[in-house]
Amino acid sequence: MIDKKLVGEKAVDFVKDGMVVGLGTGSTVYYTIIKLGELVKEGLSIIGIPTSIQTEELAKKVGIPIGDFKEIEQIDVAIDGADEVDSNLNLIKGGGGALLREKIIAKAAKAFIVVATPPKMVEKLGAFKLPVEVVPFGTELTEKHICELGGEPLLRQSEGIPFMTDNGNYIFDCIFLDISNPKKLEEHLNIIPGVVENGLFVGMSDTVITLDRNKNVLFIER
Ligand SMILES: O=C[C@H](O)[C@H](O)[C@H](O)COP(=O)(O)O
Repeated sequence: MIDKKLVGEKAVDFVKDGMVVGLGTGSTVYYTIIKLGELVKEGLSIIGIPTSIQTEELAKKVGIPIGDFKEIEQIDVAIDGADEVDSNLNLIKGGGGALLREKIIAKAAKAFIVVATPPKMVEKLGAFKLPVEVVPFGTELTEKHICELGGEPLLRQSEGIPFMTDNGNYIFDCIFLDISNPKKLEEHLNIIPGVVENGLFVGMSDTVITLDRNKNVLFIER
């Protein structure tokens, strides 16, 4: 809790007056959004671009103005959490099911800042099950193709029914024993018909904010 607050709040250092800010989803970036809300009340002028309905509701609640894609020219910075960060700053994301919108926003942003507590920092990706967003049609067929890539997919459930993303899709949480080439796996998954997006974010992060052993904030640059 305290660790998430420390790294989450530090990310506001990357936000300057007048910026369009991609707002990630999850319990770490939550603290970034709360802090940004406080700064907005003190006069900071920003436009937020949320990556989920949950984040949009939070941002509105704390007073961050929400932008419309038609009205903005660019996203200056996107700030988001991660489920795993490897030594090359590649990520697994999507534990909260927001991976598709998160990847769209991160890709569009001039800078992508990741807030991650020390347990998320790993040598190699894969201990966390890789979320893969799929259309609800023909999931049994899509599942077979994921298995052919070496994955063990499990359809995410919520209260006894398939979990549905903000985009009306399902999620397979996939065990992959070997993610030695995340870029290749990301590409192979995304060419399966039925797969909308997967939670591998390869070569996208510019800076990861985490903590060292003494709980000092650490900035790791690409
Ligand atoms: O879909 C959810 C996102 O990818 C989150 O950024 C990720 O799951 C990390 O969330 P948290 O900060 O709550 O661990």
